[in-house]
Amino acid sequence: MTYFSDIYFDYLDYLTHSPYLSYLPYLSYFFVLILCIILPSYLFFYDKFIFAKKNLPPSSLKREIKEEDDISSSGGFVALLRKLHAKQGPVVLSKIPLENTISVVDTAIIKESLHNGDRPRDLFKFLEPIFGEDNLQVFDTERSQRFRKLTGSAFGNQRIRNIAINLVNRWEKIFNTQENAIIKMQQECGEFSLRITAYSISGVQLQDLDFQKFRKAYDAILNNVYDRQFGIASDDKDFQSGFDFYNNILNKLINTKINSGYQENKVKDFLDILISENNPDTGEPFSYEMVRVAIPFTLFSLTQYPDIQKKLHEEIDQVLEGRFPTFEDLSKMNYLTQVIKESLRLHPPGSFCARLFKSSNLFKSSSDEELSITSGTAILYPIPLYHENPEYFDDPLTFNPSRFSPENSKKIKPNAWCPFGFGARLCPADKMAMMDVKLLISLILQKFTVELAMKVEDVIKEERFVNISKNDILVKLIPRNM
Ligand code: HEM
Repeated sequence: MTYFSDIYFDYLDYLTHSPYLSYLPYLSYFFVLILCIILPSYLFFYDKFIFAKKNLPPSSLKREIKEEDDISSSGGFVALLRKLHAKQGPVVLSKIPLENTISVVDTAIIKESLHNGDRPRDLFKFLEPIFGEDNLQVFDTERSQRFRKLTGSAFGNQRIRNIAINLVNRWEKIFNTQENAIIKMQQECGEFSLRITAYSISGVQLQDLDFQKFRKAYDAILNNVYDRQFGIASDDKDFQSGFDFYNNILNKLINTKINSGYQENKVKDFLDILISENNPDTGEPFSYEMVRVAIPFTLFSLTQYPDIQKKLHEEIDQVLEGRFPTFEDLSKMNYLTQVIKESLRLHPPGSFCARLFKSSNLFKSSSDEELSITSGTAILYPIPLYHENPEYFDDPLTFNPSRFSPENSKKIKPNAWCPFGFGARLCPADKMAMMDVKLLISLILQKFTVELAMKVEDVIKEERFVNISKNDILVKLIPRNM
């Protein structure tokens, strides 16, 4: 019988007698050592301990971005992350959009991130053409905290009630006089949220604004720069004219404000603070997009669940007794709060939050594994994937407002519901935004029953800077005979 060792030693003998290759036996010993001992034990221990420690499935570390993982063909960046998380679990190593990025769907990691207020500057580069390099999005933790303290008072409940009442009165006239009238809800709510945002951040009413033109300019610039960052083809022919128009509006707001006289001791609004800080460019004028999206999707959900709409009608009628809502009334509408929270869960306007980790960290995941973060890592937290996760919400794709009833909401894991982000950079206007949405929805439902005026299949979400409905949301407002 021939043994491997015999062949091996014959081979060694041959090598040692070769005048040129006499050094090779030592090398060959070395190879044998690697092949037979070091490599198997390395693979064994690496799989068992090193990967487990990082909580990353081995395939994700080794994965290359393939063509089918392309953002455009997936239907957007979060759509691509959805695909990757489905394959790879709670942690996805992604080279996009930045080299050192991971995407995480795990509330334990959000908990570890609560105090971190740093955002990856490169991820928000697309905003630079509009807001300059030094904008609020990329302020570091310390600076953003200082800024938030200053602006905190500006995000109170402003006098937006009249803007909402005027809008609903206008719709009432339309539906009383025109048969087959239809409202493009996204477009109309865009106007509403632009007006209230401009008013609440600056106290200025934009009476003479050409809204259609503003929208076009807005879409051309923000979506364009966002799409380009994520490699989605975008037409930039309207970019410059849109940009000029947009800046014009912003300057008009600022000038109106300055001309109306800055008063040192009056309660300051957002723009007062920006102006007194001498840096008006750092604002967040696009935040209106969020409200614009939240209201139509809530109405859309109500058109699909008539029982829920009925229950809401009852609550609104009972609280309002026929008068227009005040902010005190709104705070009594608990079922409405549940409906809006559920709508923000299923249709969050924002796509993801992001934090930059400037130093190395070892985090504990929900499954008690360790996730090691090297300094300079950006973590993305894709909001819709938290909301769709069956570990956080039973039967996640069903619209069920009672998840947020006082007793059920105790069962929801902290931060699993995160439409306004979390921690140090939580949306500073979260309470005000909830009130704005409640105000308009309660005014609409006080007067109307809402019906969808398009095919459900045509309500298609599109990930742009915020998640909009591609074909708007067309609704019919049927006056309630009270
Ligand atoms: C339904 C409505 C809204 C939603 C869903 C929403 C959501 C968000 C989200 C997800 C963030 C990022 C949070 C994070 O990184 O953790 C954010 C930040 C912010 N939002 Fe909102 N928002 C809404 C309305 C508004 C409104 C009406 C305003 C102002 C008038 C506003 C002002 C801001 C500002 C200034 C920031 C940046 C805060 C910072 O970077 O420190 N938001 N919002």
